[in-house]
Amino acid sequence: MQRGRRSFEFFCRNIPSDRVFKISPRMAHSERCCYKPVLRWNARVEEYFVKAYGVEHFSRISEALTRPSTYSCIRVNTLKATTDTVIEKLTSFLHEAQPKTCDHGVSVTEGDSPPIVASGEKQEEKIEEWQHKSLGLNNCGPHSGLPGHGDASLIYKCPFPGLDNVVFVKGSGPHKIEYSDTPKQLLKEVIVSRKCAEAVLRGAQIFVPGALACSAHVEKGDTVAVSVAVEQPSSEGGWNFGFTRGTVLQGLETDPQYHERSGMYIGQGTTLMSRAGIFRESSGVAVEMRKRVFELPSFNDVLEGEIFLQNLPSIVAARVLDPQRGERILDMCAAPGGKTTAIAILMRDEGEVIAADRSHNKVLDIQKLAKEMGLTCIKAYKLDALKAICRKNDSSGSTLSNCKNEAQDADVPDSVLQSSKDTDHSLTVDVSNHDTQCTVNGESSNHGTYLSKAHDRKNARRLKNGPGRNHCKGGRVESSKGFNPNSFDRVLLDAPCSALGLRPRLFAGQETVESLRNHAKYQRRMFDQAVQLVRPGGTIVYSTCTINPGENEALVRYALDSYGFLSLALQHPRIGGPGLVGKCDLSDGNLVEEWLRPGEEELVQRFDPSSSLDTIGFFIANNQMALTNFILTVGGVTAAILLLRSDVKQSAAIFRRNIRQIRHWIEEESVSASKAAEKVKPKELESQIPEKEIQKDKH
Ligand SMILES: C[S@@+](CC[C@H](N)C(=O)[O-])C[C@H]1O[C@@H](n2cnc3c(N)ncnc32)[C@H](O)[C@@H]1O
Repeated sequence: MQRGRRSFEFFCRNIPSDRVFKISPRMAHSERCCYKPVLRWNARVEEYFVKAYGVEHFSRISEALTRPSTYSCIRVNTLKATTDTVIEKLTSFLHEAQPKTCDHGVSVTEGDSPPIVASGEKQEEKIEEWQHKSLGLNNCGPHSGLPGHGDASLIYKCPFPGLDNVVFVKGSGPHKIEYSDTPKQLLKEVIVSRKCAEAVLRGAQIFVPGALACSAHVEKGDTVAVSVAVEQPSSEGGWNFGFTRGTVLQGLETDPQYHERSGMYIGQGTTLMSRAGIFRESSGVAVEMRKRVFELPSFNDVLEGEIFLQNLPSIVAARVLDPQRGERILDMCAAPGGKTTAIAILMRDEGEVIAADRSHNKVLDIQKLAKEMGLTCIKAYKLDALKAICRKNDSSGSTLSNCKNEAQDADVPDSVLQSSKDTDHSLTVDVSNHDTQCTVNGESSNHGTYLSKAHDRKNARRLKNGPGRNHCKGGRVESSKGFNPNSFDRVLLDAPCSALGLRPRLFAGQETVESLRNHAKYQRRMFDQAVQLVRPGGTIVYSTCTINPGENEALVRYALDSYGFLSLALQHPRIGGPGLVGKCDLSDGNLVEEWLRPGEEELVQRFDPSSSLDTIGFFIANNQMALTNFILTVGGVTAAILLLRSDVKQSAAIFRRNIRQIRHWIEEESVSASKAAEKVKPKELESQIPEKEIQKDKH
């Protein structure tokens, strides 16, 4: 009792007084409503975000993150279907499949058109006004009655210009869920883990490993109230659930977890196993959900190949890349292939989309999705994006033909120098053949790469021991040893990130200031590779699904400051908000970070989960580099896009000068590759480049 009470007080501490859930005896057992989880953050991360967004705004973001979007976004494969036919088919599917259990009362409408906003007008305000009027987004206050009763799920053609292949399916919630008049001592309950609950809120069922605690005497077929256990601060300073798996819930105020469950109910379900089964079995569905606090129609296995469920900002990011038929595009971190397939469809399946991911099984997922969607222009490879540029190992002696040794002045980025040290590779790259790429165990293995000794040893091990655990999914995946610099028309870097924009999220305490900084470092190294891979005049889009400015605006700052030939440019479509201007330093002085400068904020788009667009957090930036358009997309549901422009000739000169200088330090002064890379300051070098070198370049 004592413990439970303390936890409840802790839980209430951060809730505004008007939102504190007062437990009345009736409410406590017959109505599990008021879904009001409070997102917990690491204290320093919270301080950092409060500095970035302000207290009020961050609190709104934090709250929005705990809820799923109130609508689903479906991208139509326009090579197989039209948006109108998909709307028709989905509508009849919903009518046929869910008339009684869910009673979504689907109606089909194209909705009012969104405001066409002339440049200079207050786009955000107009769109917001329209959304409230037309889509009803964010009008998700508590509804009375059971979910699905009287609520209309509307299917809309997305009305934003440039997104006519997108369909919105509106859901509803949070709903109040009633539990009849079951006396509280008879009410049966299941508590699930936080991760399981996040999946349930997105439409999943409860699988055995997700169930943590359960009332006594639960039998198969029982109706149970489902709540979620979220990590709590532990006395040792970490986080834990505060109880062990298999705990018996008593459903009474004397139950230690009883008060913590208020505001944490996510729905009601039917058990498919007894209590004993739930904690004995290792797999299977433990509880089938019947009612959820948020209802979104599920389209699992519906119109396979014709539609793809995707976040709106992700769809926007692929559009901003603006891929054209016949082009050669690289998607550097591609799995599961959502943006890859969007790109291929925009190209009408004409050209080449190289989809790379470092995970073997995820590459299989990309292949599967491409096949399902009938896309033949996608080639998927296993590749570490940090080593995406084809290099040559002088020492191995097993060099393949196409990676020539002649590119003395090639545009090798610092990160390649860094990784060349790590992998003991030389700096030589091939800039001569844009069509080649270097693969290892696939059919292109004779296409110009070198094989290191480490690789030889790995292959020998494979021959002896078989494919290893990475191949557990079966299927064949080609590994790539990287691509030649300047060999892509456009590059998408949808970088791995802290994912702090993804919704619903019920806990964020695992991210520390240090872990956020590490994500940013990782992304910068990938970005360095992307800059090298895109051809002069090409385009790069960088994107993440996080609200962390360190992975968004600070990366843009890094890009602009490190590569003087990059500049920001406008994005189409642009439905997100502006980026963050300014800088941040934490109270202990350990984190000093610069974001955008005035004038740059409107050239990125940031999707804010608390805005009326009701998306995940996402950020997109669109950059152009000396003859290269570089589009940077950051943030899952908050998106920002950068477009950087620069003088091509000058950038080439800067690169050459950098490389010569680095070579000199390494070869003549025996400075390590990483130290040499650190010494390079592109901006300084830029001002030192004699005009005659720039002129020379022009010829
Ligand atoms: C944000 S997800 C990409 C989502 C994808 N673009 C889409 O729209 O479906 C990031 C991906 O990066 C991959 N990844 C992480 N580190 C990587 C690396 N060093 N090289 C290549 N891929 C990496 C992960 O496996 C993950 O699939």
